[in-house]
Amino acid sequence: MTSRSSLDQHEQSLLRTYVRSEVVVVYKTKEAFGGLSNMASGYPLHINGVRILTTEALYQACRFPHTPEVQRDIIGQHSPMTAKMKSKPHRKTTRPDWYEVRHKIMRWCLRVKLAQNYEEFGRLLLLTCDKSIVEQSRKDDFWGARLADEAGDTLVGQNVLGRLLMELREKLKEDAEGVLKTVPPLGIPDFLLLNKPIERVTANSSSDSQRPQSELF
Ligand SMILES: Nc1nc(O)c(N)c(N[C@@H]2O[C@H](COP(=O)(O)O)[C@@H](O)[C@H]2O)n1
Repeated sequence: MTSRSSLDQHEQSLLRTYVRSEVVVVYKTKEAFGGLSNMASGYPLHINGVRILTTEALYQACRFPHTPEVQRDIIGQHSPMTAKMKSKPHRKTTRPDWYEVRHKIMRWCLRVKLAQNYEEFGRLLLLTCDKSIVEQSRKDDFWGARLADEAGDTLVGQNVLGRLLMELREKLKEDAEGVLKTVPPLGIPDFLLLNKPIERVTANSSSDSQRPQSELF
């Protein structure tokens, strides 16, 4: 059995250290690079014809393929933070393999955000040039990184979200053909939205999705 301290050591070894003044910091959505946050509005998504306002709502909904009523509640929220909060009381019904698949799901969510907001989100990603992108967080050093001390210029965390954004940016730099305007469904079991398998996403998936959500459920 793996001991607690060896698990802690493993987690520690995954931490990265960034100099805040040298990286692109994603912190508040109103700041220059706030559009890179999953909490940013203005990057609508359409999955199976259902409009979803933010990648945060999409990501949180993906926890609950077996409880469509919870998905509906999450994606029905106007505020991304409320969408996240709506997921909290249901965490015990999160898909059982969540910790194995969540980074793949996040990568897919970011691909969808780009495919369906190619000009605007793509422009913002490319504006980061070759810099490290780091989501600053007060609590979460898995998706983001935390200030090592309140006065300091050091961020420490796994920064998985920032690294996925950098990975996507590098793909985008090579995307002369616009391949990233299409996103295949993830090859994981039970990849469902509102009881239906999630289909291929395209840049104009939105064109057939102007019907009210109530007609689509
Ligand atoms: N609570 C909170 N406030 C923010 O302003 C944030 N940017 C985040 N981080 C985002 O939360 C998502 C991960 O959620 P789980 O904790 O895994 O349920 C992810 O989108 C982070 O970027 N959280």
